Amino acid sequence: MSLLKLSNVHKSYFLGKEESKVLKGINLEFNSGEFVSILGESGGGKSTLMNIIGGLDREFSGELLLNNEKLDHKKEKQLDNYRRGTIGYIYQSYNLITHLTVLENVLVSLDMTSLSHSERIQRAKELLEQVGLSEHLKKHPNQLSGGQKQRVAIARALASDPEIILADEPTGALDSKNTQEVLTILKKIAKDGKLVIAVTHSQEVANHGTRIIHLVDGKIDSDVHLGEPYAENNNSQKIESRPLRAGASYRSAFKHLLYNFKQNSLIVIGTAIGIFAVLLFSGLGNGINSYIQDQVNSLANPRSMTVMSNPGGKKLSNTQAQQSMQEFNQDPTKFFISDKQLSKINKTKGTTSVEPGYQLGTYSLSYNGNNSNSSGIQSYTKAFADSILKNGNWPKGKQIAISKEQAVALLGNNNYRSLIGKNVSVVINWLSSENTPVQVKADLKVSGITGSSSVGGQVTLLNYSALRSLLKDAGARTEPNFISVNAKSLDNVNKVANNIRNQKIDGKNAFAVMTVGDILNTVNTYVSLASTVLAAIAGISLIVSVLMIVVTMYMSVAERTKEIGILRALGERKKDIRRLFTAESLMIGFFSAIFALLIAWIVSAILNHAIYGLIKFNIVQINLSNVVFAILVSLFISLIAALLPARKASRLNPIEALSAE
Ligand SMILES: Nc1ncnc2c1ncn2[C@@H]1O[C@H](COP(=O)(O)OP(=O)(O)OP(=O)(O)O)[C@@H](O)[C@H]1O
Repeated sequence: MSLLKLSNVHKSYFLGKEESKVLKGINLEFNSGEFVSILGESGGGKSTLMNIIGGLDREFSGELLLNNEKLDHKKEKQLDNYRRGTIGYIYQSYNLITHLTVLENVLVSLDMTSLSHSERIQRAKELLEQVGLSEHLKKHPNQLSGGQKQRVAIARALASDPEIILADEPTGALDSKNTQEVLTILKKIAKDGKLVIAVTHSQEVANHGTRIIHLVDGKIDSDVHLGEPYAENNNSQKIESRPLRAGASYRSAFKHLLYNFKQNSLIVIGTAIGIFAVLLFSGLGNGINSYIQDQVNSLANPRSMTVMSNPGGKKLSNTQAQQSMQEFNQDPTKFFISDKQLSKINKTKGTTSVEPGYQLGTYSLSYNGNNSNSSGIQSYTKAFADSILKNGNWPKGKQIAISKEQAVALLGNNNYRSLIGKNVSVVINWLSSENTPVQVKADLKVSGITGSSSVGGQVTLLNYSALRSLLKDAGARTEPNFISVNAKSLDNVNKVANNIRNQKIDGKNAFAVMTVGDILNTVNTYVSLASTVLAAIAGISLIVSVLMIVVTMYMSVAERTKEIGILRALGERKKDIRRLFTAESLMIGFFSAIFALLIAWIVSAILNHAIYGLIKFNIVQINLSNVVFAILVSLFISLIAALLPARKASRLNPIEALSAE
């Protein structure tokens, strides 16, 4: 039984509709241990025949039988296996991969065997030693002579221990000394029991073999056996082939990335700029949001909520409740809280305190002949954060806490603190029981001075019951006009607020509720919107990044066309080629993300340092989810960018790819 049999092989090339028949019915049988030379005139179809035998060409008619089993050239997987495990190719132009070292070139083939990592390295070294190249393992092909390159190619062809070695003019580019050496090696390969088929123009080369086949006009003209085939070597254990390991694709992609370091660094920087901008704007959004939260929480207890009367009777959203505050300023008479309303709120579950409060009209303070007018005097409730009180205490009994601005107006910038403990005269404009204007006058002791906040403005506060009795004495209305409710915990603020919003008196929603969170939400929604818009604008630059990677990958495919042909000839599948380019693109994406994170980290540190002095807050806050998002986005865009180029690479015809310059 022959190792390889060709039966009635026909092959034509078509230029348009014009058929040119190159192989016209080839019938040949080959056995292990043969060293066959194929001679023939130029253009006679020798390379075409080799490509068919090598499993690279699938467009022919006729049959190829390996150990009597038909190779179905329609089945891609079967041909991939055949090239990987059965065929070793040696070319006239060596076809080494330029960006890999001598050792790595041999390992490419070994990566498709079941040997372990250390066994693969050991075998590559042994093979290179056998061809006399142990000194040159770390060199790149362009650092070798022609003879040395051909010996690397021979070592690579032998690496996966194939049964058939195809050599297309293996000595065509070599001087006579190197020719002799290569022929000796090929002969030795045949002596080891392998089938060596060499295409040559040289009768001298042909004379070294055991058999000479003449191809003339697409047919076998003569087939001469010079001697017996060498004995089959049954001792050696066959190395098993397997599909390329994914890790090998990633390693190879990484090596190529490093090989083109300068060009790829620029692409990485370009891509990173877009991702950096997205990161920075998201971080700025986070920072501004938490700055506002911090400011609001320093002014008001986040567990507190303000409950107001709801004259409209419809359930109000947070924004509508805030709008009704404006109505309150125009006509406070609609907003008095009845005893019925107060007792309903008192019964609400999940609260720690329910305090009625006053929010009154304009007022004036005077001390020692100095006056200060303002608006919005209030009763103190637990909603006020202690941080608002800058000096002294909250008001108790007939006391008042006034804002720093007013204290300064009354006593000057240097002395204003000494107002604490002194009596000031207060005149508050409010409504009488008939809703006509009335003035409430009192002398009150200053208990403390409140600070102002960028969010909260100025506050002047009185104790609720003291204010109530002042109003009563002056014949003014004494009903409270808001209720301050504290929830038991931050978690149930919204639950309590909703509960109150839903409470009805006479079938109507009786209350409007504003929580600190609601106010924050409104502000944060705008900040988030703004930062998302900015990040999205920055995201547009990612489109440029995608295009940049696409162009790079197309260039990489064009540059590596020959390599793709070599890899396919070595037995890599379309899928492996696709993975090679996708891996390279993913690495560009990954390094871009890392680089973007690095610059974002540096820039945010600089910005935070510069702005901290002003606002005592880190205004750029890049969090873990931003980091994860940035990495995922870069991987995603690099994956998208790789799709078309990788597809193109995997679909290249291996024969055409091999003939690329
Ligand atoms: N892709 C192709 N499309 C059209 N014609 C082709 C193609 N490849 C080869 N041919 C033609 O087929 C014929 C055989 O080519 P092939 O390369 O097999 O010859 P060869 O015997 O190897 O020649 P040489 O010894 O010069 O390398 C030539 O006439 C060539 O022009």
